[in-house]
Amino acid sequence: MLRNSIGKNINIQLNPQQEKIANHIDGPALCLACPGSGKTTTLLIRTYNLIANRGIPANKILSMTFSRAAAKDMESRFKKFFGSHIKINFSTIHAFAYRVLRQVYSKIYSNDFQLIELDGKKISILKNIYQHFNKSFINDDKLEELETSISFIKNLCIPVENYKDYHIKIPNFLEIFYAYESYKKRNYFIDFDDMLTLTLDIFKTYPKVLNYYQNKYSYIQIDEAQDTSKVQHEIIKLLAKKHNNIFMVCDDDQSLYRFRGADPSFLTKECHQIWSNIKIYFMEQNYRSTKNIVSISNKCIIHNKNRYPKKMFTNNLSKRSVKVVHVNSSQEQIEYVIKQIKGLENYNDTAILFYKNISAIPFIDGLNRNGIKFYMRDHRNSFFRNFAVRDIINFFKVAINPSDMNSFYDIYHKTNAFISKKMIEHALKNIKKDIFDSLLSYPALNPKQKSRIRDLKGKFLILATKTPDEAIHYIKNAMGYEKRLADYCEKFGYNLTNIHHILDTLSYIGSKTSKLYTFIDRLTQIEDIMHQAQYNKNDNAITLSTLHSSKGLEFKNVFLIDIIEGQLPSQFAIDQAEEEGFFDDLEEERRLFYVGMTRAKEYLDIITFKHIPSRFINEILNSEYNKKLFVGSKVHHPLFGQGYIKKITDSTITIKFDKAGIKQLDKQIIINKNLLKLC
Ligand SMILES: Nc1ncnc2c1ncn2[C@@H]1O[C@H](COP(=O)(O)OP(=O)(O)OP(=O)(O)O)[C@@H](O)[C@H]1O
Repeated sequence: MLRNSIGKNINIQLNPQQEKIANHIDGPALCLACPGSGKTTTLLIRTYNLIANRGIPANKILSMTFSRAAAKDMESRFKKFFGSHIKINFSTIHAFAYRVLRQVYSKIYSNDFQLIELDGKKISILKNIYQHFNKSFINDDKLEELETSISFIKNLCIPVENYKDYHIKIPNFLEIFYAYESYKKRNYFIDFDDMLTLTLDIFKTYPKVLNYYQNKYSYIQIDEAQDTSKVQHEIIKLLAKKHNNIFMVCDDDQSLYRFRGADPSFLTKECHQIWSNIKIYFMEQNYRSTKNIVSISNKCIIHNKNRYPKKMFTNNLSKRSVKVVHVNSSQEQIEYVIKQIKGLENYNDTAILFYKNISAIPFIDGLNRNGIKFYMRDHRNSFFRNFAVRDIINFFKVAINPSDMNSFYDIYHKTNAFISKKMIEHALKNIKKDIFDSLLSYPALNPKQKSRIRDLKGKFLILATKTPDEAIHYIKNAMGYEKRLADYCEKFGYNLTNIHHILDTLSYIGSKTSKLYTFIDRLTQIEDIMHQAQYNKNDNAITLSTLHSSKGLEFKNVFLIDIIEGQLPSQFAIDQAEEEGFFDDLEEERRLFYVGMTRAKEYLDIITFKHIPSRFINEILNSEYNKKLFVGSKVHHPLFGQGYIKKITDSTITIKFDKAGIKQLDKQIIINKNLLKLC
């Protein structure tokens, strides 16, 4: 029995299904599994079984997964279970493709390749190409969208001409795509996606190369197969074709990279056509979580239509119910989490998980102020590079030092003083006591312009006397920043809601500092603390992680934060679903929520805000709750007909009606007169 042969090394008693899977030796196999069902554990035991009990040389087994972190995790778990003496090849599919290219590219193309991702080369090339075709600057958000769209097309092996069918809305996308591809080709550059497309091309065009790799690896194993894209799947198919020994582990409910071209339907819907005689195994028993967590997670995922039906169960006991905590503000959210954490003995077994990196910022501040150590794998955060953060710092710097022309130069057009470029250029050449005197020395000023500059000077003087959060409020309202912001976002394609979120986060940090200069220092400190946090793993530290990066991990205590309508699900996913009838993004974000919930072993706290709870919370709560009105609820009004709730505040309910458009209704009247009926 396999159980006996591995019993000495690993303290796990496989269940009969797991044992069957670990004993699967030859021929194709697909394990459709639920979270916490021991996918990775079973795959590792199978690997050991192949080597130790079936005499397969370790170097003949190629085990691949999607992310570098998952590959590392597999390797370290294998070593922990079976020792370091067996040298086994765990890698990402990208790393495998890179090895192939390193070996054969120069022989085929008579030149060596370079990675365009190095030194920011890819970004600067894409920016230039975008600017060339669109005659406008590309901001960070749009650049990310462009990169993702290119990646999506290449990973799904779609003819680029069909890009519009995939909701890609980058202007002149086709021209940009061709220009970028041609630049790389001319200069022997490749990017991460090319690693895959080139490897696939080489395997298709050069049978000798393919044959070499087919002989090199007679057993191929894929963990997290739900995240493989079409191009990756094509590579795997060719590689495994000769020996037909492909073993894949997949949970389509944990597929989180649709936006990069991952599509588990290649496996769940087409596996029988692709692999003849494929053996399908199910793993539905969850070993990780309490009954309460398993039950509430099931309530979430059944709302996805596009999935392979599975029913996760557990024999674990029930413990504390999953807590859904409704708070009024960020401040309350942080206070709640910190209070719970302070009662814990060991921090290593606790995680705070969130969708977007920005959610981490107030927590970094709060945890640090409370002396709670934390670990962060994603230590890069675009928050600090965002223009709104830089703007607020520049406003503060000018208030602190009215001669700071460099800082003023970046914000002069974002005030309500209507200062022109000519006036600024004049001021730069005619430095007086302060910026405003320099501006006032411009000869062609009319009385109105003079008065506006004097007024601005007065406002900066007032700004200097304010506390940081008051100052941010003052900049937004009295100094005209809020108004300019809307135009700026419109012109440069930034999402205004995201920028408001950034300003709210800055106000929160501001409320914890007393002077403008201490606020600037604190921001720098927070960034430093965040960078340092990558070295705190297992050092009695809480884990702060995005939901994406939490995949594969497990913790005794999990706090899911900012589970708010508009954030998870994002406004983008909501609009796609409600306005365009396109539910893929909403389903992907529901999977993200599900992955977050299923990371918890014993205690799961889901935190939301009273006035904007996520629809996902509505879905998991019991039917009592479902009778209440939530953002996203479908409703019927006697006058306006069918619609759905877009927003709820203390006094109003905003509803988008199918026929009557958007209406803002009085909440008390609606509720007291029982006017809305849930559909
Ligand atoms: N037969 C078993 N008996 C006891 N514990 C088990 C068994 N199988 C797996 N486990 C435990 O269940 C937990 C989840 O296992 P593992 O991480 O392999 O699951 P997974 O399916 O890869 O999870 P996920 O996809 O959610 O990341 C681990 O703590 C593992 O030790």
